[in-house]
Amino acid sequence: MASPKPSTYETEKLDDDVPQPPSLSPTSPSPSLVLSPTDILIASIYPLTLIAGSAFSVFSPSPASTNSYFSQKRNIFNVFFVKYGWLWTTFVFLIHTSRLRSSSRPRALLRYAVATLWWISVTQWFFGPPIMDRTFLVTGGTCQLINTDPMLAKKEMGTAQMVFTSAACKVAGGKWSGGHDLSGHVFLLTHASLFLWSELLPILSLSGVAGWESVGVLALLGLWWWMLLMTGVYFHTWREKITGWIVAIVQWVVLYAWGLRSHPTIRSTFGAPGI
Ligand SMILES: CCCCCCCCCCCCCCCC(=O)SCCNC(=O)CCNC(=O)[C@H](O)C(C)(C)COP(=O)(O)OP(=O)(O)OC[C@H]1O[C@@H](n2cnc3c(N)ncnc32)[C@H](O)[C@@H]1OP(=O)(O)O
Repeated sequence: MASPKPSTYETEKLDDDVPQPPSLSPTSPSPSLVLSPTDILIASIYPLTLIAGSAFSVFSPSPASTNSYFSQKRNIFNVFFVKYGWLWTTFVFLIHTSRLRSSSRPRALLRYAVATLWWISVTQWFFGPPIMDRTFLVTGGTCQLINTDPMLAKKEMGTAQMVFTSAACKVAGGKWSGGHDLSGHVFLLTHASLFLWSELLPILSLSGVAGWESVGVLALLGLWWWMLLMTGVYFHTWREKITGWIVAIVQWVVLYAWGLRSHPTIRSTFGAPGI
């Protein structure tokens, strides 16, 4: 019996015969990457956005970084949203999860935990400095003291020499320079977006934009896309954007594009996104 479509605003629990999207068919384990046209579409949004932003900053007639609100680091969208980007991603994901069948929620949270652990590893902590700071340090980066007061500089020099993270360097009043500073914004905005799309698309394909839970996720995806475009226009070198994007797609490729499609053990452990 075909399962009923969830009504627009009720969080009906569908029964177990909800059809899995064809790409998740349980009987075709294969070692290769299994990319559906939808995968290719969502995955290409973000590099194309960065290319468009970078092209605009190179070819635009007006000096881009002078008069736009979004070229300011202190703009509210950056300070209040992106700088707390994983919190907002967590928030809309938990709202999305609330409408899933109770049997689907634990594995949805497990997939979220994996995505969170990748975000933590890259930007917050990885057995010490996070991956993005480790990359910076191994490519010759240091925390440069910019203070000229000899007494204060001497005191901070000791601090600065012990400073191995960009956050601590900022607190110590130093300048984080000299290494390859992969874009944390490109990483977070792309990683969070691919995670949210992967969790939401199976539901959109089954029942459309049903419910305000989907609207919340789509609204955040829209903001993330716009802020990524602004990062592409106003911030970072193209190398920093590329490496930020490469690090951002790792978890999506390993879990969603490969593991859940091609590895039965991974799929049985983490489940398939959907109702
Ligand atoms: C069975 C069930 C199990 C269940 C298991 C459950 C779960 C088990 C797991 C545990 C669960 C934990 C629960 C987590 C719940 C939270 O998430 S709580 C913690 C929330 N924290 C966050 O969300 C923090 C997110 N922020 C970040 O990660 C970092 O700030 C970011 C976003 C990566 C940014 O790093 P960054 O170095 O500033 O970025 P970067 O691109 O290098 O920027 C360079 C400069 O350009 C500026 N810039 C770049 N782009 C832009 C732009 N577009 N506009 C303006 N300025 C820009 C930046 O602002 C920056 O300037 P400064 O601000 O440094 O002066």
